[in-house]
Amino acid sequence: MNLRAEVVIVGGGVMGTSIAWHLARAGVRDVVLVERDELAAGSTSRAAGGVRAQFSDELNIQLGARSLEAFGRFEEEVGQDIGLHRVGYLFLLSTPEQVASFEAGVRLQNSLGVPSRLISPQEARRLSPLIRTDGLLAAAYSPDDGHCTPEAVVHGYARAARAHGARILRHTEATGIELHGDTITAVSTTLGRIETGTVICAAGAWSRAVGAMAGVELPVRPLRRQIAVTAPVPGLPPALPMTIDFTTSLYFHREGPGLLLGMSDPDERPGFATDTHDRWIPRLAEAMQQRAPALLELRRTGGWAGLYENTPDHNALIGEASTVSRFLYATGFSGHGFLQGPAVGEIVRDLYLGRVPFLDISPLSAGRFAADAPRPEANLV
Ligand SMILES: NCCCC(=O)O
Repeated sequence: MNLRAEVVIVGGGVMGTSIAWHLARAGVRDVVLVERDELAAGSTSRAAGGVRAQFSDELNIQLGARSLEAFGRFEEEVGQDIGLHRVGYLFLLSTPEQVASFEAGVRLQNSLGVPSRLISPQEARRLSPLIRTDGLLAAAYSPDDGHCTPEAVVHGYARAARAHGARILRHTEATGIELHGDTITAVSTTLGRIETGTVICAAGAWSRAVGAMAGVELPVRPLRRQIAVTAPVPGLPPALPMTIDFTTSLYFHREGPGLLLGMSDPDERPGFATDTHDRWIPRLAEAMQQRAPALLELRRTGGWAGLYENTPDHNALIGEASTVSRFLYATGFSGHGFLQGPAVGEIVRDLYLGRVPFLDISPLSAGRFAADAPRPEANLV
């Protein structure tokens, strides 16, 4: 099959479908999205679903806040219920350094309109009664944050993008990018060749290989992260915030009548493995014992593993390649991508159309590492 498209988006997760919807809704004709599996089958459906604007970097604060607004009007604008719970995010802080860092973050967030604040350990426990306060110095809380259902966001965007004329090709893998000099001429796929002058890489953990097809270096490394879900927890507050122990990285939020919980595992090594294992359980149990011993009593009923798409500074890569004309990318979100999906779709639409985006995103260009200008983010989970 031979196709023609104005733009080919590679990747059918939150970034790809958000970009497709934003472009198609803006009137871009012949938007084609290729996804080698099912929509959201990569990392998006395995995300914890947290949505927040509590970051240390002002770009991340603004990407998060803009996305929170979009999640808030998603049902009305995109036509899909995404199970949004605006229950807040609570970061539990145990050292003077953490408190100082989050104090600075709260000041910056407040200056950008985010209603976060530092609260006492006692107030934190009133919001999140499963925690213990021993050793806690303070917590950072923003009531506007929360969580929602990642695959609902993807399917909402995809359906709405199709309604605006975008074509979404599932089970279609991009296998090559044809260039004439520095100009893109086509994308080869398992379904055939698609003539196009523009490629947008939204391939998440698999972006390095997609970039390499065009000779563009996208420094993304996959890293497995695991999530567990529990049996129903009697008496769980309906508005339980997403609760994160910043020292251990243990986090949990309501998932129906039970909890969804996760934690980083320092023993994980980069790679594409997404099978689950129990090697993280002793560390998880230790973190629970330290910060929320009630969690130890809960029965785990399931879980899954997904991939973070890590960059050297654990921050996103968003921009247009300097060496290949019309190769755009939105990838490397390092664990905070789902929550930035709406804002990034809007920005990539504007980059594509040559408009000035609502935010100058140039500090997140993939060229920042060669220019020795990394952009580290402190509030990582
Ligand atoms: N990355 C898992 C938790 C979501 C978040 O970063 O807010």
